[in-house]
Amino acid sequence: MKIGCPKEIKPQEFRVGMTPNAAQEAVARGHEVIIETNAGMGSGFDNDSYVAAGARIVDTAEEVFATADMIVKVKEPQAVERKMLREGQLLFTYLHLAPDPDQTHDLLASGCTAIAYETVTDRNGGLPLLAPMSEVAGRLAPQVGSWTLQKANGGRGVLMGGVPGVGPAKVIVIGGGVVGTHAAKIAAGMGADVTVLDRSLPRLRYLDDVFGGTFKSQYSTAGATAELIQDADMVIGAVLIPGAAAPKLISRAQLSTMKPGAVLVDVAIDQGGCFETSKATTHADPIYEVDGVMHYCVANMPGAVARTSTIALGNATMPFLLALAGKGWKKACQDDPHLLAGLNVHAGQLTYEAVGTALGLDVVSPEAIVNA
Ligand SMILES: NC(=O)C1=CN([C@@H]2O[C@H](COP(=O)(O)OP(=O)(O)OC[C@H]3O[C@@H](n4cnc5c(N)ncnc54)[C@H](O)[C@@H]3O)[C@@H](O)[C@H]2O)C=CC1
Ligand SMILES: CC(=O)C(=O)O
Ligand SMILES: [Mg+2]
Repeated sequence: MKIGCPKEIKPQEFRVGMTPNAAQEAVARGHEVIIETNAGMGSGFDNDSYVAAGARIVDTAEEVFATADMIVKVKEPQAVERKMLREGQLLFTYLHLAPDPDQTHDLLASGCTAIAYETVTDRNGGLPLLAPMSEVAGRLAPQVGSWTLQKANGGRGVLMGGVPGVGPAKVIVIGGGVVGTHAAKIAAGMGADVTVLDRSLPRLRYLDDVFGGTFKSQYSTAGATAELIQDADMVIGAVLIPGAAAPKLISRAQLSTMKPGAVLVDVAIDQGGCFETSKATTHADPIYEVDGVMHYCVANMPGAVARTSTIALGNATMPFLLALAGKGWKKACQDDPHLLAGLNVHAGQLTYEAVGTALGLDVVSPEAIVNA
């Protein structure tokens, strides 16, 4: 198969879809790998490292899209990239379609087959291609949140760990999955007083067993959230209903109950955000204020630590990428229901239920498509 990897073009996105190691594994299995020039530079991989792996460097994204049977990326295709997708072409990347009708429409119109990293599953009920970036974004959240808390950035001027004689910052993490657990660990490590909310009791039991002495856990209800945010210096939004638009858990009216200069970090922004006042921002201009409360809502947080993120993502995507290239998408999805769970779009049809629900579009079952 011809596997193509363009340079990411989302603002300040320095990750790349394939590492030289992934390219080498694909080439060793007889595939042709085509990399856009300088695609890996932001992650510290120069053209020579791809050439040494057996890949071919081309000058433009147009050449990559025109040549490849499968496009491997990191971020959802931008409008100009969507125009280059064609019928029968396979796209393997993050999509986050539920909050993005324009992208959904363009992917359907292109006739391509699109497998979304964020809805591929594993046998433990996890999301193995979301998890590495959730680990990164979770660990970054208290770091960017504490920067936002600084007075010069609009925050309350509270130090995470406090100092002897002055108490620590109060951090609320809503959602105790991968992002939430990593965020809570780091915030607690910085010395903050941390409470994690989740609505899954098994998850709360796990968190209490493993981290009981490090941070507190509480069952997530509207009432508990309303009470806790009044006293919070920082609230980290880390909920997910896979594939679906994020539920709104803090309303605009509730901002007036919070402390002036408190910080909301909405990691769930890539699924539309879990605070009513969240709107996606970029690394170039990451924060804004609403009713005295600071918001950080960058939808591609891991791009800030591109080298770590590219390698972590590549470790997770590589086996799936090799299966898709080796067997073709249909056989690979027939053989692996967890990969099939990633199928969001095929030949003008939407194949992911939660996206159809969010956007009011008809959905065809992925099983019907692979078994046709
Ligand atoms: N902004 C960015 O750069 C990045 C964003 N993300 C996003 O972060 C979000 C979280 O991802 P993961 O932690 O991997 O998901 P996960 O599935 O591991 O965890 C989500 C947790 O939210 C909980 N939850 C659902 N509804 C809830 C509610 N109403 N109250 C409290 N908890 C609730 C679930 O029980 C689950 O434990 C996703 O939207 C993901 O796409 C992930 C990586 C990077
Ligand atoms: C998960 C995701 O969208 C990201 O890493 O940018
Ligand atoms: Mg994202």
